[in-house]
Amino acid sequence: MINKKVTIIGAGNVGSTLAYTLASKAICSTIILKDIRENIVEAMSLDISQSANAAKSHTIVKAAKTSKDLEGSDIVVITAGVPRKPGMSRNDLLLTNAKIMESVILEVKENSPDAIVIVVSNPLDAMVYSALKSSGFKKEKVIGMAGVLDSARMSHFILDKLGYGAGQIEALVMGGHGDDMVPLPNHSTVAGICIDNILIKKDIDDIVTKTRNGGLQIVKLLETGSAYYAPAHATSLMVESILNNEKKIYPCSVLLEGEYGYENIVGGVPVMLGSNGIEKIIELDLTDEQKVLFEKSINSVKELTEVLENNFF
Ligand SMILES: NC(=O)C1=CN([C@@H]2O[C@H](COP(=O)(O)OP(=O)(O)OC[C@H]3O[C@@H](n4cnc5c(N)ncnc54)[C@H](O)[C@@H]3O)[C@@H](O)[C@H]2O)C=CC1
Ligand SMILES: O=C([O-])CC(=O)C(=O)O
Repeated sequence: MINKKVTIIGAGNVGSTLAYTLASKAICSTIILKDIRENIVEAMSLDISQSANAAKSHTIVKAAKTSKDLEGSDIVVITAGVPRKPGMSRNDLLLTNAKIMESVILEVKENSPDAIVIVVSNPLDAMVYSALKSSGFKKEKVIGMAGVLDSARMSHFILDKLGYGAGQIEALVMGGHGDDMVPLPNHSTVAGICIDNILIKKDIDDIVTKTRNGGLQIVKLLETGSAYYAPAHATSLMVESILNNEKKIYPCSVLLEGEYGYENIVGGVPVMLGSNGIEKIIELDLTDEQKVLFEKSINSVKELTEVLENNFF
């Protein structure tokens, strides 16, 4: 157990599941949950604290009463915002969630300016951009969660196709967290064996399509909102790597300043996460085809950030 404080703003499905995951695993000493829905956040905090006590975890879980409760956070995770419903794309959330992001990130800046910020709200890459521009925080300290989730989904679909390899699959997805994200089969392995060696092209193409539609599949089935168990678990891994200075490599959404040939745009790439936040951006040698797909995905993010520039900054 380390003496660290994590604040989660947005105690809805993803935020409360994240708090539960962090508290159950005793990843930090204190969790503060903040939400505009006062009764809900109080209920979630009580329930999760009681579950932590059942698990004999030392993590203390509390609801924030005021913005001052954010003070001294090592990490602030922002899950505040509206989720999509069937018939919507993540991009449809842009202006609604950008307004929420602006108010939340200014609250973070005022009360916990040294925190590392993990953004979860959608559309993810545009929300990372919004958090960066509104706060003026250093790019190393504002990190978007999507690649870990998308890669976990790709692992799931590889397992589904193969029927073996559970727990031994590593997959990698780059690009923006949208319909044109870029799954990388040639960087995806089962027990170290590249999937190109054990699956035929048609099956790999199917895995790529299913990975891209993984979020949508759940939205359609749920009808009321979007996925939260895998998103919360993926976020907890990022929190853990930062708090424990594990320096693990995860695909995360970060501001690119020259990497992969892009400037002033946010996209998902493999990074090293440690106590300073983003400690290294890893530049992979993409194939020509992957470069084209990555460019398309980055251009989709650019369309959204241009709308933000025209409306907010
Ligand atoms: N990056 C990713 O891979 C993923 C992103 N998401 C996104 O995360 C966001 C949250 O999703 P859910 O938890 O399922 O939604 P939810 O509706 O269950 O929870 C959102 C919470 O934010 C709160 N909120 C709204 N404005 C606020 C403010 N100004 N301050 C504090 N709290 C505020 C709401 O009261 C609500 O409790 C959505 O935008 C969703 O699209 C969800 C899953 C994966
Ligand atoms: O699909 C959504 O709207 C939520 C999300 O980003 C995901 O689950 O990948």
